[in-house]
Amino acid sequence: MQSPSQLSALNSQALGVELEALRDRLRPGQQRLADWTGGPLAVSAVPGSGKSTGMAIATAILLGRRYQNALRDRTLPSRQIFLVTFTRSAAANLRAKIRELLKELGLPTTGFSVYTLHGLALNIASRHPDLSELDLTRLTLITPERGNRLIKTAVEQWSALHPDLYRQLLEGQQVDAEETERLRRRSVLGTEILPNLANTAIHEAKSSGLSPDDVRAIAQSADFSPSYITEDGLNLLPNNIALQVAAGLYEQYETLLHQRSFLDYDDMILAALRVLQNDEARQSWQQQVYAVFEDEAQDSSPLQTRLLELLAADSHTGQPNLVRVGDPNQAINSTFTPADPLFFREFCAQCQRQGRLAEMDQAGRSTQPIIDAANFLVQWVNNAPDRPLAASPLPFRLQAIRPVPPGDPQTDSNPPPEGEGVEIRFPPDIYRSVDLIAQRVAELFAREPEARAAVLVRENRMGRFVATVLRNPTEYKLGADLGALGIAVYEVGERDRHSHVPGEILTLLQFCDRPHSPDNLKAALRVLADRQLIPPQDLDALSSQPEDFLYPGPLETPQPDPVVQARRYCAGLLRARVELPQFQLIPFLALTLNYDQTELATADKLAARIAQQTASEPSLQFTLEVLSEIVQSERFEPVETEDIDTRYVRPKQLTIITMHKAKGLDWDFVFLPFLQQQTIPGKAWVPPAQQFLGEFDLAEVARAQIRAQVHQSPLPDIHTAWQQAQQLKIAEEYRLLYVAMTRARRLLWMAAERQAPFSWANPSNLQAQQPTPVLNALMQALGRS
Ligand SMILES: Nc1ncnc2c1ncn2[C@@H]1O[C@H](COP(=O)(O)OP(=O)(O)OP(=O)(O)O)[C@@H](O)[C@H]1O
Repeated sequence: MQSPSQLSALNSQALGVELEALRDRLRPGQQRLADWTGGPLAVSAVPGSGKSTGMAIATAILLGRRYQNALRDRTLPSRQIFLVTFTRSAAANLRAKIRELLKELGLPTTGFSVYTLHGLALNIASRHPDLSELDLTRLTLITPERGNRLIKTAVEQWSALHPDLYRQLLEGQQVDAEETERLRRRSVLGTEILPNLANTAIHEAKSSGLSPDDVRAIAQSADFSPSYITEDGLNLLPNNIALQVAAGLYEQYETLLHQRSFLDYDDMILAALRVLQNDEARQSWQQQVYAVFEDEAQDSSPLQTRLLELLAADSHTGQPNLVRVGDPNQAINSTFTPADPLFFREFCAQCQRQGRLAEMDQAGRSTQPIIDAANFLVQWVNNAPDRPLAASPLPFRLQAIRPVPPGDPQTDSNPPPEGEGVEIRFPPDIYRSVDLIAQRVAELFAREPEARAAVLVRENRMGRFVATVLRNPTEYKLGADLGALGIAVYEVGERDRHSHVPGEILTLLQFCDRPHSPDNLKAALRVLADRQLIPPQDLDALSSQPEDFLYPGPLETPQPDPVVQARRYCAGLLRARVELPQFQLIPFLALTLNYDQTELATADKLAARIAQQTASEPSLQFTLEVLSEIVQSERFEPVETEDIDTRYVRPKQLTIITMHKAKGLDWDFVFLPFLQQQTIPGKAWVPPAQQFLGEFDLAEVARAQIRAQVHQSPLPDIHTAWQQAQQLKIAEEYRLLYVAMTRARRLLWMAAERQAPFSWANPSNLQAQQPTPVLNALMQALGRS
């Protein structure tokens, strides 16, 4: 903090008046934050209730009060408020807000630090390299690309080291598979099942503080039935197979990580925890901390929470000075990260018992009909009669959103609705649905050019479809041409896709270099299928015997049409490799991949850079080396700045964005097309190529079993674990819909098309589909039929 002379310039009384005025600007739940004086506090907040705003104002008030005390006591407070949030952009926003408030109060902009969780961990770990064993001059943070390669190597090494377990997996449920089938299974195991298992189980275990030995101990301790063959000749795998394999893969992964001097994100947290286990270091950190405020607390893993609890613990009482703010109903990361909303809910329940739970349930964002629809969703999903596992936790915390009272400081709070506020449509198909959106958007912007609007979709491929149709109004016979009306169509996924260009080109070049490698062939086919250039099909069947696929003999059964299409593409690539000069290869691949204008520009830039770097030795081999280096050195995450967020909410722009990315943002008009039952809640299914193991996904089984251990519940057998995984997915899909619905301020437009694609890899292949069941229920509740 600052010097006593600076302090004396402040007038304590005047400051007190200003702080009171600032407190009056807060809603009741936010005031509980500002009134915090010590100990744990849980704040369970609804969407739009002002979590970040509340946290910023509360921090400024707390700092202000400490200055008042400092003026009175003539002692300078040295401890800081640590604020921890999830993303770098959220941290930047929060820091800016607090600084601005402190300046308004005439206070120095110090006394607090804003971190992301990993930033904080890195800070702690790197200040004590001896304790954390984190030597940043030697270690590098692993990139996703390198991580994938490491997992692949771990899988290969594990398969060679554990022939018995590998054989057991290969045999699956049916021991006597033919040679072709065994080859196909090898391909699926090596490229899908085991890498998925490794990725999921390692992350889940590591962020729960479990080592490979711990995972092995869980596998061995369980009273699990061994593998046996049924009377029908079915081989039933032992219930601990997923954990046994996961423990081995995890061990291999850790060895490789250390050998190559890499560290992953979990290592940073573990390193910081090692520091805080040392009494002296821990006390020294604790003495710097006045309080820890955590935002988005529903997204923290157990290890991250442990770090914050230790840091926030009062060195005398051991009580954590920890304020955790979150919305359990907006937990949308639990199916692909170890974050588990249950932990935060448990924290809320614990705090409630001690009278230390604040509810921020008033929100000014949306118009009343939208609030009603969101509240209806929460009630309906929790009471849905078809929850397969009645004992599993409820998907939502029963917390209703309430509008703010009159006189709330937010300007334009709970605005009047546009039309009825909630519009529900059942268009005949997805093309007609986009047409309806185009017409409604044109009409809305004609009246209100300054408004903000967005289409929120479940996956990027849907967003791409919407953008393509909107940008070609004549071809798709749309009733409105947004471009001609000066309305920008901004597809967010498009920007992210450009970072895929080097990776895709590398994959195709690796195939050109060694086309007979099943892995290279499969990876190239996956790129072609993802870009919808070849029909979706069983890629393992094609890639397990590359020669048969690439050069079918005249006496063999003719290949089916989708296979022929895939083969033609591959043959074209191989011909290009022989016939084209080296420098034309990348532009050719870019055209083959049907890149759009911006992607082509990225590919051209890439080609120019590679040509320059390989000028002395223009061979394919050297090109591959240079390109691999470019791909591997990519940044882990693009640095998201405030600027990016504001690009998503520009006036007179229709933003097309995934529901996940839309979290934290809002628009006046929000369109949610493609609400089919198949997607929301959807059904976790096992791809046919993986069914030789049984009707379950090995990675999800391992995750559910590790979760059970962490929550100290009985370990589920394979089938119960798989059911639990499905339950988790259903709950999360509905929470995602809740996040999407609560982004809307004045109009929430939802549609379930009667004809929609079975797979968005091929949007033109329409079939009859059911709407998500909650939509029908909502129609009834609204008295519309
Ligand atoms: N006390 C307040 N006074 C004035 N405006 C407020 C107040 N609290 C919140 N707001 C306004 O409400 C809106 C929502 O706030 P914020 O983005 O902090 O909500 P949130 O709870 O983080 O939302 P979500 O969880 O849905 O992302 C913002 O525009 C913010 O300025």
